[in-house]
Amino acid sequence: MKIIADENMPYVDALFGDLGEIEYVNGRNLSAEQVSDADVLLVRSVTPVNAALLDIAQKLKFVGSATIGTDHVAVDYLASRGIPFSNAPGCNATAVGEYAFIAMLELAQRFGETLQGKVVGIVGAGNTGTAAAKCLEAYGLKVLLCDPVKAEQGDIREFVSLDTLIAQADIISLHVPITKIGEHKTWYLFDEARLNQLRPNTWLLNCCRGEVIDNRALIAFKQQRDDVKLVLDVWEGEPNPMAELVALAEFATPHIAGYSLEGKARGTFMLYQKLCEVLNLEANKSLTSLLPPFQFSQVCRQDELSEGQLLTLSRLVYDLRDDDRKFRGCFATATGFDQMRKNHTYRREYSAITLKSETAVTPVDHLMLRTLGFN
Ligand SMILES: NC(=O)C1=CN([C@@H]2O[C@H](COP(=O)(O)OP(=O)(O)OC[C@H]3O[C@@H](n4cnc5c(N)ncnc54)[C@H](O)[C@@H]3O)[C@@H](O)[C@H]2O)C=CC1
Ligand SMILES: O=C(O)C(=O)[C@H](O)COP(=O)(O)O
Repeated sequence: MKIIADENMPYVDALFGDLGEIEYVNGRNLSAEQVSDADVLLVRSVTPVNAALLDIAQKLKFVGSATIGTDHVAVDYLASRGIPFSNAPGCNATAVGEYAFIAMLELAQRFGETLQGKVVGIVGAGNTGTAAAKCLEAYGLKVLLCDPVKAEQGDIREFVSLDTLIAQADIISLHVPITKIGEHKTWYLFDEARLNQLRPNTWLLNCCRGEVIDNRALIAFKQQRDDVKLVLDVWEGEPNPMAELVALAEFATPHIAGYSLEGKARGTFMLYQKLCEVLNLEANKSLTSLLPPFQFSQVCRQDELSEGQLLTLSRLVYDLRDDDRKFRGCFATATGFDQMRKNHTYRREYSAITLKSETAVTPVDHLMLRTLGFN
């Protein structure tokens, strides 16, 4: 069996090695010729999977995308050919939620503020939005959720309209899929008019898809509104973000909000499980055995935890400043954006750290850290 896999997908050898011969490819430039004799195709978000890529791949038995988003995949086309497809819903939700929370802690420290007392609006209350809300609520912040789709589906959580969210939130974090049609389409959800609604001093974070914000409008807006602070992980026109916008963001990264080792491993593992199901094989590998030990696997403190100390702890699993610095140094070169993504292999999730219970922090902090995801 021939398995074609994106070279940026970790743990493919460990999980798929027994199932067939693996060939690694650059997902962004994948050609129809390269997949013509594939039995299995494993992609990430940068590969458009459509008729042009797959019409001549007549042996294909399975396509998997180790991502949450499916906007790069023509799922109707795959269904019309009877090719089983799976993405990996929720695989990197914790990573995105923690990225957003840690970015907010970083902003607070940079501007000499505290997150305590701030109201955070989450747009899109699915896997990643809920993961972000979990961190924020664990830290005691008030969270407003806007998700008209979930509201219509009968989700029992309390939702507000986008106008209310913008009017009340100090911080807004975007967690929607990119959709171009329908009543709730998200393409340019934040256009010039919507941006002009932002309250003074709003912090706006985008770690879903670049085109949810009109990037040109955002540049023009931000040039007039320095009070608004931006954290941008995703960009219109990836892998070539607009340089003016990078310069205007407080923290800028190359679409890696979901790039924890745990999130990446989960994504590949979910595809492994799905392929085994399709091939009617027993999935006998385990996810936990894939992850390397973490250098700071235990922490103990006895005092009350300040916000600055929480940020210091958070930086053990993810120091956003490093990625921001690297990104600014490389994004403008032809391959800088993708190279940084390819080499991004070091970030962990809070769960990689175990709290030493016998010397625990105060009970309140212990509960907060546990709810944040610490072990
Ligand atoms: N930066 C990164 O590395 C990553 C980015 N993503 C992106 O984030 C997106 C969201 O991921 P998940 O939360 O896991 O997806 P999800 O499907 O679990 O949740 C998305 C939510 O957005 C809601 N929604 C749709 N249209 C909306 C609108 N107009 N207003 C408000 N809510 C709306 C949906 O009802 C759904 O609940 C993915 O589709 C993907 O594009 C996902 C993972 C990593
Ligand atoms: O899961 C998604 O959706 C994402 O946006 C991915 O985390 C992006 O990573 P790649 O698939 O492009 O490596």
